[in-house]
Amino acid sequence: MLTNLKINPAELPKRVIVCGDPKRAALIASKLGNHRQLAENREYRSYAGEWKGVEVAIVSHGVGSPGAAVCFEELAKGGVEVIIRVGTAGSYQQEIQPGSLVISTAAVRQDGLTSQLVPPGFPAIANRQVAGALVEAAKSSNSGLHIAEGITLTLDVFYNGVLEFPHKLYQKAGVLAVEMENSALFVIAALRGMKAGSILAIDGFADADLLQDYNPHTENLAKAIEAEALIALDAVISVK
Ligand SMILES: O=P(O)(O)O[C@H]1O[C@H](CO)[C@@H](O)[C@H]1O
Ligand SMILES: O=c1cc[nH]c(=O)[nH]1
Repeated sequence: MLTNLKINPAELPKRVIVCGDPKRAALIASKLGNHRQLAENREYRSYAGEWKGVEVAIVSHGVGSPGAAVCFEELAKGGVEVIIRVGTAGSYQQEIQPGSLVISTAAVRQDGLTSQLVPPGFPAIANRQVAGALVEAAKSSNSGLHIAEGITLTLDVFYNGVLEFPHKLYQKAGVLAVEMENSALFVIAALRGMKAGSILAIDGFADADLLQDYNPHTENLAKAIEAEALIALDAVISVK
C-alpha cells in the first residue's frame, strides 16, 4: 500500500494524470470508461478507468511542491511510467489570455523543495516525448483555444507578503506562466525514471492582486480545464 496515497500498487495503472484539485480529479475521472475511485487520504484522491481502451489513473496532489512531491514519489514507487499534470496557472504574457492553454517544456525552479533534492544547476524539464504528445494532442483537439508552449515558473508563494514577486524579471525573460508544482514534478520524474509533462489552463494574469482578483470559478476557465483534460488524456495514452 502506498503510504499517503493509500493506493494498492497492483491497482495503479502505469499512465497517470495528476492535478491539484481533488474535484478536478473527479471531473477528469468521470470521462473514463469503467471509472472507479481507488483511494482518498489527505489531499490525495485517486481514480482509475479506461480512456480509448487504455487504463489510466487520475490523482490529485494538492497545492504546493512539498505535498505534491509526496504524491509524485509514491506514484513512482507504485510503478507509474508516464505522468501528466493538468493544472492552472497565472499568465506572464499579454497574448496568453485567461482561458488559454500552456504546455510547459521546462520549469524555473523557484520552489523550496527541489533545491533540497538536487544541486541548483539540475534542470527541471518535461520529457520530450510527453511534451511532443501534448503538442500533437492539442493540435488534433480542435479546441479553438490559444495554445502556447514554453518555459513556466514554479513558485511556493501564492498570496504575496512584503517582498516583491519576481514577476517582472521572468516576464522579461519570456517565461509564459506561473504555477506551484511543475518543477517538483519534472525533477522527481527525472530522478525516478518517469516520463513527465504538464499542461496548464490560464486563470488570469500573474501580476494581478490575487487576494482581490483571483477567481478560478469562471466558465472561461472551466472550458479551458475541460479542453486540457481531453488533450492530456489523449497524450498520456499515446506515449510509447
Ligand atoms: O490548479 P492546480 O493544479 O492546483 O494548480 C495551481 O493552482 C493552485 C493555486 O491555486 C496551485 O496548486 C497551482 O499550481
Ligand atoms: O500559482 C498560481 C496558480 C494559478 N494562478 C496564479 O496566478 N498562480
